[in-house]
Amino acid sequence: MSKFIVRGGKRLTGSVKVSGAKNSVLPIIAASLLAEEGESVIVDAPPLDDVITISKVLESLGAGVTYQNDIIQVDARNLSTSEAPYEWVRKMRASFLVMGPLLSRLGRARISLPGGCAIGTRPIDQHLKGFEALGAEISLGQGYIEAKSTGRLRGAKIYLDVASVGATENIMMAAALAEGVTTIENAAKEPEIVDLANYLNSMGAVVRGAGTGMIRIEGVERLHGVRHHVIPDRVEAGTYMVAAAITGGDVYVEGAIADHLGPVIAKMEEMGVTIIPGDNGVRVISDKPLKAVDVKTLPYPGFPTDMQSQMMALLLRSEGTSVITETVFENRFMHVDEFQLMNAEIKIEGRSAIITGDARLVGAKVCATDLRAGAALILAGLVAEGTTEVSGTHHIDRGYVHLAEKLSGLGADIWRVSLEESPAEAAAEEKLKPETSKGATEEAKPLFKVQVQPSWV
Ligand SMILES: CC(=O)N[C@H]1[C@@H](OP(=O)(O)OP(=O)(O)OC[C@H]2O[C@@H](n3ccc(=O)[nH]c3=O)[C@H](O)[C@@H]2O)O[C@H](CO)[C@@H](O)[C@@H]1O
Ligand SMILES: C=C(OP(=O)(O)O)C(=O)O
Repeated sequence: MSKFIVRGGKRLTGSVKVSGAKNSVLPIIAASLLAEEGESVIVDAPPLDDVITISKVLESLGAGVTYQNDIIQVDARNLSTSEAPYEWVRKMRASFLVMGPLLSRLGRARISLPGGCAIGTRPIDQHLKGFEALGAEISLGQGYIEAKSTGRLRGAKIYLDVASVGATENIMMAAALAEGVTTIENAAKEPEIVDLANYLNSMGAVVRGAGTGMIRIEGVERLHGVRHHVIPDRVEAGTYMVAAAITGGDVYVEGAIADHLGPVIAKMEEMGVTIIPGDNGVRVISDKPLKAVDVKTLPYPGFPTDMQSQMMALLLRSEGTSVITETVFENRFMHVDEFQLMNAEIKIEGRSAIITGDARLVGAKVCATDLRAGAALILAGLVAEGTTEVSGTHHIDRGYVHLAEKLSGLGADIWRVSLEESPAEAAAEEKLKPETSKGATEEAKPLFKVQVQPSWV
């Protein structure tokens, strides 16, 4: 069990480097299953627990996976099974992204129902609707979803009822080896979709229109391994931008792509923060009192739900009352209770949170209820009086590389502690943790060839 300890009151300055995008690297690793020839080399793969989890899913399917120095190599030439086990898939929703590639390549897939952060019900009906349209037969039972096709999948016209990121990605991957043309209407437009399309295209696929609401995929017969650089993580970048703004700091967020952060930049500018996009990053200067603003989360290019809780931390320090409306996930305000432990005044009305600004935040013992909630509590801790202890670090490890080190590099007073714990505490924590961050004995099993960096475990 570990905790982040933050002592508030430090102004952040300097430069911080953004890692590769979690939400790009996960579908890209899954797409590597489509390569029947050659090896896939994925560069700037961030050393995150989620990356380990999806890599283990691939290993369980018979692919060879190695990880070293932010480079993942996948050899998927010989797959041994089309069944992805509960053991790994339950830990992370994105594991379900192996279904499209497996179905397309092997004509069948059996995947455990996915887990993930408890931010909403997160159905997968749109993924399944897409696979069915491509000719797959879907059945459900004993916690597994099975998809089968007789012969190759066949291209189809698919309209998504919601512009789901995961469904768009899964269908794109399934359609890459289908016979004929597939169109996805009301497709998600996130930069990570474009990154996946670029990856598929360099593997030999023909995907057009990614980044727009209409994606066209012309199926090909075979795909091959390639070398690909993952795009920088816009949510990690946005988190450091908020860290700069909340502490009245001056920080260069190296690698941040301003174009991917449009709504975050617009809202921060409205609040009075100066943002200067540079050649390879974004400078954030916060030297004025912050103004209250209203924020509504939406699919890209709207304000990202993955930045909602971090934005709430910032709005707690603004002058006036702000309203955040969460439209993407129905249960993504769990951080509110934790902020309240830090003396925040926030009221929930339906899908909106009403935030009273100018909060005198005080350090407290709080718990990360999901990945971004954890980041937001650390941000609040940066400006709280006294010491904040953030537990639930396994959530944070899913999406942030060396968070304490990066923030302390900017001057923050933050560190991570491993705690001595009673057997009861250890057992409780063990239940909450994903398998990937459980004890060293598990990691030491020769099940998996991924090299784990010491600071990661
Ligand atoms: C690994 C990854 O990339 N995760 C991101 C991805 O998650 P993920 O791909 O799971 O999110 P989706 O875009 O699919 O979900 C958006 C909304 O659509 C709903 N939905 C989704 C699929 C479906 O079949 N039916 C359905 O109703 C969901 O419940 C949710 O309300 O996009 C989310 C929305 O930007 C982000 O918060 C996650 O960080
Ligand atoms: C919700 C998130 O991720 P996932 O879809 O992997 O749970 C996130 O990155 O904030």
